[in-house]
Amino acid sequence: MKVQPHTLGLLAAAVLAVAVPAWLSNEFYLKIIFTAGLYYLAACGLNVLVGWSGQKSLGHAGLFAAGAYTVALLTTKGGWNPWLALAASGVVAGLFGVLIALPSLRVKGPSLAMVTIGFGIVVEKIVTEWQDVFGGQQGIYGVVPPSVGGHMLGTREWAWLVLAFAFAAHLLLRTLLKGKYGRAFQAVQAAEVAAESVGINVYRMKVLAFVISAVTCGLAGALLAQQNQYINSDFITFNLSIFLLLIVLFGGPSWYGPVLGAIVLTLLDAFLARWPHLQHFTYGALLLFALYAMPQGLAGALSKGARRLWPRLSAAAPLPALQGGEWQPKFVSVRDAAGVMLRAVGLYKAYGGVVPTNDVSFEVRPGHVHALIGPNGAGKTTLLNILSGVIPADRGRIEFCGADITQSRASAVCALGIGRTFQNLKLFPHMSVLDNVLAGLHPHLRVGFWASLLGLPAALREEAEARCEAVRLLDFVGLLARAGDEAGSLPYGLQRRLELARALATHPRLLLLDEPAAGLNPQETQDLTALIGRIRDKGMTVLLIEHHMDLVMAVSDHVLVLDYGARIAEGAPAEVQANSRVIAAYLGVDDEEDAGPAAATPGLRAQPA
Ligand SMILES: Nc1ncnc2c1ncn2[C@@H]1O[C@H](COP(=O)(O)OP(=O)(O)OP(=O)(O)O)[C@@H](O)[C@H]1O
Repeated sequence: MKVQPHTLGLLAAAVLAVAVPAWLSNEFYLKIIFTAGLYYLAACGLNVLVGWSGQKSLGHAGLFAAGAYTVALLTTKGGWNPWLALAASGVVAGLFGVLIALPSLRVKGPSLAMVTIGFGIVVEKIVTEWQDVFGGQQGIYGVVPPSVGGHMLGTREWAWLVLAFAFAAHLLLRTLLKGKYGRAFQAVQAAEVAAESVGINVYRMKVLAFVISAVTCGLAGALLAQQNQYINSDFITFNLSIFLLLIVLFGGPSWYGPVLGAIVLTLLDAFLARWPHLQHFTYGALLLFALYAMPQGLAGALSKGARRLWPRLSAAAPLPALQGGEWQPKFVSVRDAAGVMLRAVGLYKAYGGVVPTNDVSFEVRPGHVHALIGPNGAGKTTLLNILSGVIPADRGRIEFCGADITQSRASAVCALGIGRTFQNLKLFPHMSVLDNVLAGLHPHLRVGFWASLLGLPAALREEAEARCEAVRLLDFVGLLARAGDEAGSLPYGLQRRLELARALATHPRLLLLDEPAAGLNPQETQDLTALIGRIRDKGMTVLLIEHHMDLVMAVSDHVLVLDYGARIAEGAPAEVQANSRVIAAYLGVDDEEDAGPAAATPGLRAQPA
């Protein structure tokens, strides 16, 4: 059996974690190991928030405080068992994580960072000023530390305990992030709209990332309070929030980044303790250096160097064997089956004086390919965005397979069976081609958080099945050979195919394609036309926006024409092509009478530029 480098690294680290504290007798060095372990514990969760889901927080000292004061109050005033109090501190910090996550629904980037600063300051003020409960500057003495069989832990045992927590957190988070949750966090970071459109509930993922970071931070705070048997407001400073963020940014948003960050910065912190006035300057300089010179942090820079030296390290994980024949859509519609798949009634959307969707009604029939055409700015993309839940309509109603989806958010619409692509590509560019397709399968992976965290057999089995399906889908669209490549590194035409594959992975009953041929050369357009034809032949229902009339005429059964947000024609392709209102709209003339024959209309006859 081939042992993975990560497993070897973990074994080596575990041996060192046991042996080094056993060998050391110097209390100061043991304390440094304890502190590095503690900072890693706090930072590994923060890495999920910052490195994986792309959100910044400058208020995690507040969550550290939540854990520390919970354990302090429960053991001193509540008389709780210290182990139970330690567990409770993680839960309480997690609840505070939900609180700090609430603003992420409305704000992101620097604004979110400002809100988290506010949270940190409020917590700092509460524990400083509310003396009756938190003891203010004097703090809380007599915090009860955990003991094993009545034996109080010494400095060496504390180092082991914290390293055990750090190891457990590392293993659990690695297991969690290797599967659907890791992909969902990365997708949220890369493109929120695209993440929603593949069925990922962006807000839920953001809250989860905050909660994970809060739990590890809270546990770190609780362990510190228990080891010191004391906590006061001096521990809970803005500097601590900066320091924790620095560990992640300096170390780098990867598996090993926070490990390196915690070790290097703890050593530096201990070294600079003699010159406290230099500490802030050094951290500021390091942060700037990390952001400018090492965008992927120390771990990123080292791994880049290692990959140059040993190219075999860059080899992608092996793919599962292609099996089970050609990919088939999960939901196929019998052509001309009775009923309507989607019914839009009186849809209306206005942006100030611009009305891109003006009382539009139409139906999509199962098993058919519908094309949505119209001049630039006619409102096609807006209509597609309304149908897919990306933007809400001001008025009107949408029914899909009998359900009212008018007010549904994009992730719910996707889960019900509407998959889509975007006019301006919205891939997850730093994820692999395979992971982009796996992200599309997200709404159909049923295994929950705990099974994924613990790596239970059900989660592993589901992940293996998903990988097999993704491989078949990549083979279907002709991208299997590029499965391990970064999506953003593919040529443009292949990126379009990948986005189509990702949309197919969501198991759509209805596939919405927004200008799939935009930017493609004639050969690529021809290949794409053939691919859409194959998808149609498999019984999939498609609604397609396209300017390339050759493609529209080749694949569609019905054509709906919009102009100035309103429906101006609908029918079979040939009928629409000859419709004088349509010709007039494409020529940009107001009067139908002025319009010439269809043959004179470039947009209707052939591809526009
Ligand atoms: N968020 C918005 N705010 C203001 N105006 C908008 C917004 N989104 C779209 N519009 C306007 O609505 C109109 C229709 O835009 P839309 O992108 O839906 O047209 P389209 O038919 O898809 O155009 P194209 O073929 O060029 O992609 C345009 O005038 C556009 O500027």
